[in-house]
Amino acid sequence: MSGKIVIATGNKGKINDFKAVFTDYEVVGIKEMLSDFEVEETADTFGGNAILKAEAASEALGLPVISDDSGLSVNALEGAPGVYSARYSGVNATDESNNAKLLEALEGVTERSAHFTCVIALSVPGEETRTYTGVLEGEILTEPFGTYGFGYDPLFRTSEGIYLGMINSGEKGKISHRSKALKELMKDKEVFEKLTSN
Ligand SMILES: O=c1[nH]c(=O)c2ncn([C@@H]3O[C@H](COP(=O)(O)OP(=O)(O)OP(=O)(O)O)[C@@H](O)[C@H]3O)c2[nH]1
Ligand SMILES: [Mg+2]
Repeated sequence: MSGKIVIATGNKGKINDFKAVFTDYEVVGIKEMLSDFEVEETADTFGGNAILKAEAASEALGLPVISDDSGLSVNALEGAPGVYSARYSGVNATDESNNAKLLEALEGVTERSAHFTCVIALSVPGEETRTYTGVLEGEILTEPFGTYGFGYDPLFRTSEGIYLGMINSGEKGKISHRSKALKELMKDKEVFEKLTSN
């Protein structure tokens, strides 16, 4: 292990995805350090919410932190659920209730193209926050396939024909919106070193 990466997320599925990409680092979710960490996601863009989460965490800890704001945009639904992906079926939404609502919204719809977006924000105390974006194109299936992943993964097939519910986090880490954003972050070598120097 060479350094620790702190991620301002409470989503265990995201943490698994990060671990699959950052195999050489110790990946730590913010709740392990601040058990009551909570940020209201009041922005209307992925980038805006990612910045809110990263800055709140790095301020609280006095350390460099990354965050992830992500979601699914369906063309036939004019980009919904988008930034509301986690809360699509209401305040007490679960992955299951969100998937059920999505299938219902697309009942009888044949044009099912969609994409995932992931914006990673990196906040270093005293510096301007930077963001990195990754997108994964595909379509929404008419029924769930597989049990891997989290969120809408079982309902998503990529444009290359890969079912996200049927691949493990290592395989997902080669192709996902999240890993694309992380690759952009790693290209920013100077700031990436600050993140991993804990
Ligand atoms: O099938 C999926 N595969 C993915 O790879 C993926 N990435 C995001 N999502 C969906 O979008 C929401 C993010 O919302 P979100 O960024 O606010 O995160 P969250 O509230 O779950 O955790 P936090 O990071 O805010 O603590 C998530 O809950 C999921 O519904 C995904 N679904
Ligand atoms: Mg959230």
